[in-house]
Amino acid sequence: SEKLPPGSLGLPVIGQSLSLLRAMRANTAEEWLRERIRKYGPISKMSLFGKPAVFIYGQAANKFVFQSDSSTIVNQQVKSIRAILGDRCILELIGEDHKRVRDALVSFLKPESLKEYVGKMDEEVRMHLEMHWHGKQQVKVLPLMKTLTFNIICTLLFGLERGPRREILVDDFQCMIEGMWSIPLNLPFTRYSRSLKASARAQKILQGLINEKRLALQQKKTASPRQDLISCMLSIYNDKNEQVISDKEIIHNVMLVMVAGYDTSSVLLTFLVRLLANDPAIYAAVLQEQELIAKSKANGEFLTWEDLAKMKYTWKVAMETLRLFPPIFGGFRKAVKDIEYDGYLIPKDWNIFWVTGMTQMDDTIFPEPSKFDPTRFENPASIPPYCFIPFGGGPRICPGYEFARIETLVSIHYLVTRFTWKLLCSDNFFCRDPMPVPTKGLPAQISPRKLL
Ligand code: HEM
Repeated sequence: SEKLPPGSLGLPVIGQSLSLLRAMRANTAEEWLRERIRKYGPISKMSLFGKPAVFIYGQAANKFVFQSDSSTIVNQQVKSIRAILGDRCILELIGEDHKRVRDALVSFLKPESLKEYVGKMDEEVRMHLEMHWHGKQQVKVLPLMKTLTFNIICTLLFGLERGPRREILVDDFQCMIEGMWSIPLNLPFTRYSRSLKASARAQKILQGLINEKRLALQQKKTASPRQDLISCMLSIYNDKNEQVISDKEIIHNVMLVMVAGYDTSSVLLTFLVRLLANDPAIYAAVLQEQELIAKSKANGEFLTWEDLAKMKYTWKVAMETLRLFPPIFGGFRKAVKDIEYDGYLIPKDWNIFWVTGMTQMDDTIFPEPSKFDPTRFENPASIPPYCFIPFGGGPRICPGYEFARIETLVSIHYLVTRFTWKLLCSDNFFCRDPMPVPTKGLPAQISPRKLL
């Protein structure tokens, strides 16, 4: 115990969870962690969400988290996430199981496959703007971006038609997300218990959807097994003609993909809208790039993969937004054996806690870290490895990167070329819950605009 990192485990079950969650809601969580670093040094122990954890940070720590193999540490989420998303979701899987499920997800999410879906994404974005932006004078950006990314995922990944099932699912997913970072006390009226109930309802709907898709595939009523992620996973068979991804795995991973893909991208889009309203020079440069592309298109013509390749400046702006406001605050791994790290012992079964913003806001890595400067991404090789980590790193790096890139670029294209906006909030505050949420969901006054 002498070699355990400094720090205290706090009260049983609760530990430092409430204190961290409070800091996240006040948007002072990075400061909360820096205070710990000042007090205990770069490695310290605490107890979060019912389990002892060791907090580590810095480039070497990130490399250790993202590159260690499963004989040292494994990806294991805190109890609340595991209970809500299910034990067969990719975040819980290791070794061959992780590879099998990841390969199935990547077979759909890889750029070569997604290229075909740019037009479909374009259609969804335009439909969204037609329904929720055109004819309006005021909008609340965050809830609308959530509606947009939810619908994109439902259409493209799940092949789930608009209607009552989507409506039920959107509420259930939101409720699930709210309980993911919570103290796992399954008592009536706790966030955790509400999330568990929402997860059970969502799983039932998803099983129904899988059954429908399996039938459609058997009756050859599906245009292509690659038409959506669920049909794609149902169509993977091994040499013995057995389904490679079980129904339970499909359900748990569909829930994970929804949670991983819907809130993250909507946060990125919301912060981009906020930035473009606050920074006229960056707005002008993004608009110039997007107008040039818009003018090259015939009326109603969809954007293409080649158009997205021309949106280089816009994507740098998005990367800088992810550096300053990473949607994912951090995550957990579990030590599978006693580990000696930096002179300290991380005991077997303890969690390891990593945080995205710590290196992204380190002034030795990103000079003047609070300054918004997309030119930092002009030469990606100049950014040291494992320091810019909004999508994680190593074998578990986010497989939805390309999907997020396409939906962000397509959405920003139509937003800047078709609207102008002015923010209606009096401050630039946001809380973390656990995703960043700007004050009042970022209300904005909008006006239609024509191509110049
Ligand atoms: C701006 C958008 C996004 C951000 C910032 C983001 C961030 C991340 C991060 C940080 C991780 C790694 C977590 C860890 O190592 O513990 C991750 C994993 C993952 N993300 Fe994303 N993500 C985004 C969009 C998406 C989208 C759109 C999808 C799906 C369509 C997706 C699917 C996944 C999956 C399946 C994993 C787990 C990978 C594995 O464990 O092998 N993400 N994401």
